[in-house]
Amino acid sequence: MTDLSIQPDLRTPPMNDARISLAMPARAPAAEVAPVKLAARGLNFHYDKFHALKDIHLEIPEKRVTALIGPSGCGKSTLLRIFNRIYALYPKLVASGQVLLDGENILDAKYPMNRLRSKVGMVFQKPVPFPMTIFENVAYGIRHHEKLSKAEMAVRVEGALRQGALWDEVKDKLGQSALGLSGGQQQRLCIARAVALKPDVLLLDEPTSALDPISTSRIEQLVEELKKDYTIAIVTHNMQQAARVSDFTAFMYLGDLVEHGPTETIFQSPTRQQTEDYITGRFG
Ligand SMILES: Nc1ncnc2c1ncn2[C@@H]1O[C@H](COP(=O)(O)OP(=O)(O)OP(=O)(O)O)[C@@H](O)[C@H]1O
Repeated sequence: MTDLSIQPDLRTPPMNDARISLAMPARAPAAEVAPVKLAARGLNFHYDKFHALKDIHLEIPEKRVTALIGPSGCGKSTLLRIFNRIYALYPKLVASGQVLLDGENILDAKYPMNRLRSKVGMVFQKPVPFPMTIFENVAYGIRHHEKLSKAEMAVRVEGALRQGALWDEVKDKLGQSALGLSGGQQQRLCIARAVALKPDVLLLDEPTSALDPISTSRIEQLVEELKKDYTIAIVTHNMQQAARVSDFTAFMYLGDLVEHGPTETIFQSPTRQQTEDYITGRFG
């Protein structure tokens, strides 16, 4: 049986003890596993000559949260970025194998980038609001994909800000610059901006690593809410966060996907020694 107390994440200072016990929320039984939304099959990725992802097979279930964990440099962000083909902007970066979204291979050059952008939204580690009003931050992306009347746009922006758990804080200052919001509010704005396009999949790359504990907790609650509507993959260095927010966890090491399964299993009875060593803080 794995020791459930783990080393705290170094970026989240412990409040009083050097070891923090890992509270596992109740989970749906594994039998209730949802259909696969996104799947990597035999995925390899090279940064020029560097082999960053090695024969990855991973299934991401629909309307569940999958956490990608592993030590720095193991390929978590690379994998996330392949899920929306950001790498395609750089000529020397090559992906092979398949990434199936609803059964279609998004790595296929024929898969339309516009469709991918509207189906897969991404939120980065550092909130990056556009230097424009709060309203325009959300409306901007929608205009690229749809023609809405002024009234329809107002409804859509409000809906997205509500989903981002930000509406109540900004409804009276929609015309003000987004740059005046706090870091936590900016990150929720970025989430609202992503959900405004009504994607199927949300990719969150360490969305709370730049935030204080209260903002972090709000984003975690938000993730719990959002999974009713979206399939979510989240990269995190924070083991407690992975345990709190995810239904499934994938542990990566040096470009390999070492182990993947229900979060409870990965944290309580991992099958691989490397996984156990990582989640108990013995390395990483
Ligand atoms: N643009 C790039 N060019 C060359 N190598 C890169 C590039 N981006 C990442 N790498 C390398 O690919 C490997 C995986 O990087 P990646 O950022 O995916 O890891 P990570 O697990 O997300 O790390 P971290 O937790 O530190 O963010 C690392 O060895 C990294 O140095």
